Amino acid sequence: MATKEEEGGPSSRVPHLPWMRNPVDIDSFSGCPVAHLPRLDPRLVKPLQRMGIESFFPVQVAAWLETIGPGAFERDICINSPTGSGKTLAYALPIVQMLATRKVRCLRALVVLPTRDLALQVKEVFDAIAPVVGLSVGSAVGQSSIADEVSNLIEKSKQGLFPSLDEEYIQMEPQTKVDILVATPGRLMDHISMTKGFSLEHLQYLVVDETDRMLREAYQSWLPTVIQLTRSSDQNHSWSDMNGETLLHPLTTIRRSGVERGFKGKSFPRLAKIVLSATLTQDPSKLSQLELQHPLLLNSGKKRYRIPTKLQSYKLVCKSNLKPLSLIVLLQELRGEKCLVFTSSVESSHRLSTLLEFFEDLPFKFSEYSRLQRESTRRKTLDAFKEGKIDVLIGTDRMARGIHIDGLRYVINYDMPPYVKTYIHRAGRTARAGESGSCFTFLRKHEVKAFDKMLKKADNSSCSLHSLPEESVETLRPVFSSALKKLEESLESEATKKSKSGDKAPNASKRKRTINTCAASSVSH
Ligand SMILES: Nc1ncnc2c1ncn2[C@@H]1O[C@H](COP(=O)(O)OP(=O)(O)OP(=O)(O)O)[C@@H](O)[C@H]1O
Repeated sequence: MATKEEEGGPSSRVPHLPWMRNPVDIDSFSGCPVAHLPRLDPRLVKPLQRMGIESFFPVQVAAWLETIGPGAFERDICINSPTGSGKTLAYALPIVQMLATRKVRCLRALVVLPTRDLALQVKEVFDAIAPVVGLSVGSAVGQSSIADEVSNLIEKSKQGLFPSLDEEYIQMEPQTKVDILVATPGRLMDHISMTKGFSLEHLQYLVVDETDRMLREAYQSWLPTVIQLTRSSDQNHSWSDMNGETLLHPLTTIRRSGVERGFKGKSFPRLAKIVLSATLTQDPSKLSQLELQHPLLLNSGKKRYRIPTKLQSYKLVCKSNLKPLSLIVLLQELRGEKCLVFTSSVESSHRLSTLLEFFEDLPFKFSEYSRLQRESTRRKTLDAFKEGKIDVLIGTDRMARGIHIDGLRYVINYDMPPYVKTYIHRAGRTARAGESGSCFTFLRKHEVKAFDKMLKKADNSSCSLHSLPEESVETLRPVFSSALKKLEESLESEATKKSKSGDKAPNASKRKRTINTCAASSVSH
């Protein structure tokens, strides 16, 4: 069941946490030309230019001032800034600049994201700027086998090469090949518990991107584990999860105290944290998991959520039985421009894309994008979409978080998003980096009131009505009846094939049931 927090409901209007009530207003900053950013390492200018960055966005300037600038990263930083406002570079640039003077290579910065696609996208940003200052970036996302990942992250043991080296020296050797690691929680936990030489003991920076999503799911307790491993040993004490099970048992890395780590006489560098989202949680119990030190909130807009300035929102009211036809007419209007279509479930995406296949000569190329597909298929589909070989991608909220697709101008909510947060992330795939874009939402008549009320929770959320020419919808009707029949047959045959091949995948029986019962009718819901 949705919490008030997810709904962005009334209880969350005034933040409970005092430090959230007086944020730094990101909107009070202006953009800053790259050449004018104070203290920017000159080596970083060229790679930034190669990335097409001439001027920094407000969120990047605000974060810079709190890290490299006068703020000197004395406080942990929480960023709540709209989709596409440039949050990735807002943390990547200060981290790279701060690590640029490091003498010895060891894992000092860890960025954790909920999905592989997002992690790889963020790694690309680090890859573009880190090597010029001699930093190496790695990923732990499960894209390759664990053995390949280990060999990219960890130096082979020196012991084999130099058998005479004593044990203590070998243990002192920095073993990692990377300074910055971009990871998904599952693979991170694999390396923490199994990879010899993988250590968080020198970690100085922890970034939790898409924080609200990362805190909503436990992901194998990755966060308490990382927090525990990055405490000094004097802070360490016996630690267990809610069931009293010890979580430290298989872990090999224990952070040593400042003295042991060579910071004798000085306090050793604290683990500085940056957490961020376009819909940052205000829930104290969730945020407390991060153990933030004297946190500072950088916030955009007056309300809790903000929709990008150049995003136009439209609603289309239509009867549910005409929804597929109205979608086709809308896509025809968009004339083959890149477009993401969001449905409420993988089943719904599958039915819709299967149905569209039975309409001949559609003037756009479309494809399904679903977690039920193989990872390799999904990657290929996304690449084809990015390259413009596919015009329309039909999928679920899996596509909604963080993914950036150049030139994407249109988003369609085929099914109404359940929460304002969902709307923000879906719609936020367009109108990014100051570009314009449009988001269309199909609604049934009885949904309009709730939708309007939901959008009011965000700044800049005016939404106009968009109508489609009735004749265009009517001309498609004859094809629709036969397409529905073919859809039913196709889904039946899929279900039979799956049951014959003994589909043991999780949810297989539920999927089959849904396909059987919903074949024709629910395409239009
Ligand atoms: N200063 C800049 N000038 C021009 N383009 C930029 C700048 N900073 C970032 N961008 C581009 O803006 C796009 C969006 O950036 P980014 O993915 O970091 O947004 P975001 O705020 O993290 O969005 P989301 O909340 O959806 O994850 C990217 O393509 C990025 O290359």
